[in-house]
Amino acid sequence: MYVMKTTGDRQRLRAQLAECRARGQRIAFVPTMGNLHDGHLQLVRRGLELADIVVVSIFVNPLQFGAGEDLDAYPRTLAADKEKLFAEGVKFLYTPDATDIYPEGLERHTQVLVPDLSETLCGSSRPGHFNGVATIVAKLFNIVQPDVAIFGEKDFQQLSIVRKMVADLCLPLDVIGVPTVRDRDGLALSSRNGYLSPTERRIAPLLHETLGSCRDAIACGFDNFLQLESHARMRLLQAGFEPDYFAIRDARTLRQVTEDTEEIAILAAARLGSTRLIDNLRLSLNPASDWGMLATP
Ligand SMILES: Nc1ncnc2c1ncn2[C@@H]1O[C@H](COP(=O)(O)OP(=O)(O)OP(=O)(O)O)[C@@H](O)[C@H]1O
Ligand SMILES: CC(C)(CO)[C@@H](O)C(=O)[O-]
Ligand code: BAL
Repeated sequence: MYVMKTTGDRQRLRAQLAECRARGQRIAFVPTMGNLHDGHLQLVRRGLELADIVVVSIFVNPLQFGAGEDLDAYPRTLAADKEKLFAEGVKFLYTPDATDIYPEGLERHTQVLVPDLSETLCGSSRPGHFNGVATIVAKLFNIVQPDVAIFGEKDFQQLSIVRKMVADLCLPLDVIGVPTVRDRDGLALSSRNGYLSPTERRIAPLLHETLGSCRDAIACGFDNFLQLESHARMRLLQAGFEPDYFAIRDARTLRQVTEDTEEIAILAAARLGSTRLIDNLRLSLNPASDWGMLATP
């Protein structure tokens, strides 16, 4: 019978993965913070298409949480997560704790900093967040040494930062993005959706709807982006959100759109009660026309 090997011991994990590598098996890696939903499982399924074995990590990384954020409240559901991963055919689950990863504490640990991309959007609302993400992702990459790592496009800025870090540091792996998995009403699946009250849950899909209206307007040729952004923020405010940002950006640089932009990303983060939701949509610009219509989910 197949067993999913679960360990928090990195030496042990490395030894087991070395055996797989020696057998010529290709390794895909899916880093997570647990409380798994179908979005995470979609990353696992993509990993199984691209490699022989999938390694998942579950670690709620304290270094990427700011003071007063939800580190303590973050849902930890290891038993249910293990069942879901086993059912998908995951072979290895890595579950370190904070002392395994940061034995001398957070302050004394080396950090990885991806400039520019880390400072905008969620980086402005959550200072230091992406240094924490880049540091843990780099460390997990070194522990697992995967051939391919899979990330969700829901966290589009995070995916861009990981790609940049991998390119800049010449890390020997491919980074693959998976389209956002949504509920039937459009709300992007997220562990934090569990914080929403029933009333907030009814309002929450408006974030995706507002991104969609903005994308439709751009696809129809409306190019006053400042007006679109401010209209979207107003719509969210009126519905009870507190927007951190609603921004139309170049999908490659996450800076303002220019005439060289090939793909637009529309990104938003907004609080609904105590829950911070993020989402984004993209639009490829078809060079044959002024504004193309190639939308992503
Ligand atoms: N709805 C989704 N569709 C596709 N990928 C997703 C989705 N939600 C999360 N992911 C991806 O899963 C990986 C792990 O994310 P994480 O464990 O933080 O889950 P989360 O649901 O995004 O939680 P959070 O509420 O903290 O944002 C990331 O690469 C993230 O982009
Ligand atoms: C990539 C990650 C697992 C690093 O802690 C986290 O930021 C997440 O779950 O998106
Ligand atoms: N998926 C994003 C992780 C975080 O918000 O810390």
